[in-house]
Amino acid sequence: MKMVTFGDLPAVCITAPDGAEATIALYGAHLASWKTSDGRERLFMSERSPRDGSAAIRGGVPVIFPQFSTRGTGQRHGVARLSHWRLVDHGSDATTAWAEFALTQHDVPPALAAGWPHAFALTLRFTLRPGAIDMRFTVTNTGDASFDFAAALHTYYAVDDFTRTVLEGLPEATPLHFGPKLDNIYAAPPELALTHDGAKLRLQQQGFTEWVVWNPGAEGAAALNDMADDEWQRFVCIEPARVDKGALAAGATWTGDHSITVTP
Ligand SMILES: O=P(O)(O)OC[C@H]1O[C@H](O)[C@H](O)[C@@H](O)[C@@H]1O
Repeated sequence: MKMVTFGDLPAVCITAPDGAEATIALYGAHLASWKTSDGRERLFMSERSPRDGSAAIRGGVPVIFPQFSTRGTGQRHGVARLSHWRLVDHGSDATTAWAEFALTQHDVPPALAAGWPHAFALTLRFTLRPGAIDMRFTVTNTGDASFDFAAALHTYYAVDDFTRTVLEGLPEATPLHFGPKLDNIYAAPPELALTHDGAKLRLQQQGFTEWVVWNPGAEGAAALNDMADDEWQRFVCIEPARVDKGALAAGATWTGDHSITVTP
């Protein structure tokens, strides 16, 4: 593990024995880069993304909690991606390397915490395995009353040309070819296959309830000041999500797993 920077933000870089590398900014516990052992970057990062903690990072894997998008009266996509997490564990063994991050309500900027006044503990653990990355997201209710939350790992995949990108495994739309603007929510089959630019990835999830598939299209991207006008063609977002808020009892823990595996 080495400490690096992502723009102005402190970040953690872990390297697996096979040479694969992941860079995670403490701001948002945000996976900013995942390079497999062949040196190929697998995640998209906008060239205009904020990198100073003034706003959410655009690209990589934003962590969504406790609200999805505008589905509620709270902060859009929640407070986790706007808070500075703590590194609580890291290490490596013969084949893997990992880093784990934590966030509680005390780490959330007071103005944001006021909008969702509950006691919680989040962890997010990234594990690099040969040809794969695992993300384990846990939410624990550390208060004495139940609360409702939504969650997602809003993964931006880098593609050379999204019109040549195909997603297989969705119940209602198989295979899904990317074209104009897309913002769909699918009941989650546990596994999807993403094919682009000669690469095939297996996307798996457990504990979440949906896959959200998003690309803003040309007009949507033009309205985003943290994305260059042509960048919308170079990514697809495929997000394991718990879109609607569900209850978590006092003392209980929820776990959501997300794995991305390069397949031959
Ligand atoms: O611009 P953001 O707050 O990062 O949200 C980006 C996108 O996230 C999700 O994919 C939602 O389904 C979209 O409706 C939203 O536009």
